[in-house]
Amino acid sequence: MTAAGLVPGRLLIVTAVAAEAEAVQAGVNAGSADPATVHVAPVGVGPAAAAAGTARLLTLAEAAGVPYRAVISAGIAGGFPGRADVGATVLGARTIAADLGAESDDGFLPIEELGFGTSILEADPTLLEFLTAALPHAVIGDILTLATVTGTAATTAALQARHPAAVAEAMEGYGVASAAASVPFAELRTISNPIGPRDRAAWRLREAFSALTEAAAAACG
Ligand SMILES: O=C(O)c1cccc(C(=O)CC[C@H]2O[C@@H](n3cnc4c(=O)[nH]cnc43)[C@H](O)[C@@H]2O)c1
Repeated sequence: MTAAGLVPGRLLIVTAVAAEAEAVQAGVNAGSADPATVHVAPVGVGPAAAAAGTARLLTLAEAAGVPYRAVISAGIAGGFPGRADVGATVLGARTIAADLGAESDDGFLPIEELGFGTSILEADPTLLEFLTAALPHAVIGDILTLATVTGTAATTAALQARHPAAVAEAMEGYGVASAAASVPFAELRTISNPIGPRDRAAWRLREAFSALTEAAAAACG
């Protein structure tokens, strides 16, 4: 059984940038699933581009009479130190919009407390169960979505305190999940850098892209 075979019909895997899409596509091609049942597409960096791009692809497919049956937000991510190391693969039990809310003298208020909906979107249980079985070494936990890459120790500590089950942060998951509200959704990431004080030289892109290819091959094999 493959992720594409789990859900009859086509599987959509969206990434932020072309390099991530190429890494995922290489894994799909190496897996035993029919590559025609999996569509990999880069839709842009950040939650807004991710939501708009995913919604467009879902709508076009539905209008053409070939709707996608599931959507995976995939790509590289920052890992919380001690929770997900560089090179690790992570699966999101929940995708959380960690900066969607308001600041106050009492701290950050998520949109739940403002009465505007939810900042927490759960992965589809069946899709998550399948991916967990296909990727037995993956770290499972919450994945935060932020429009701004965390770059200080103070923000890292605040996010860790507010989200004790968070293992990673990226910039698109919540946007993809919002667009895929009526379709099974999951988030799959590989860790390129530790979350913390900004050190671009410490990003291990090659390692993360290679882990992404391996994860895609396992999910589609
Ligand atoms: O060099 C930079 O400062 C920089 C800023 C924003 C994006 C990038 C990318 O390389 C975009 C790729 C993609 O990577 C995800 N990502 C990776 N690490 C993190 C992180 O620590 N925090 C948040 N997102 C991260 C993200 O989903 C980007 O779309 C480079």
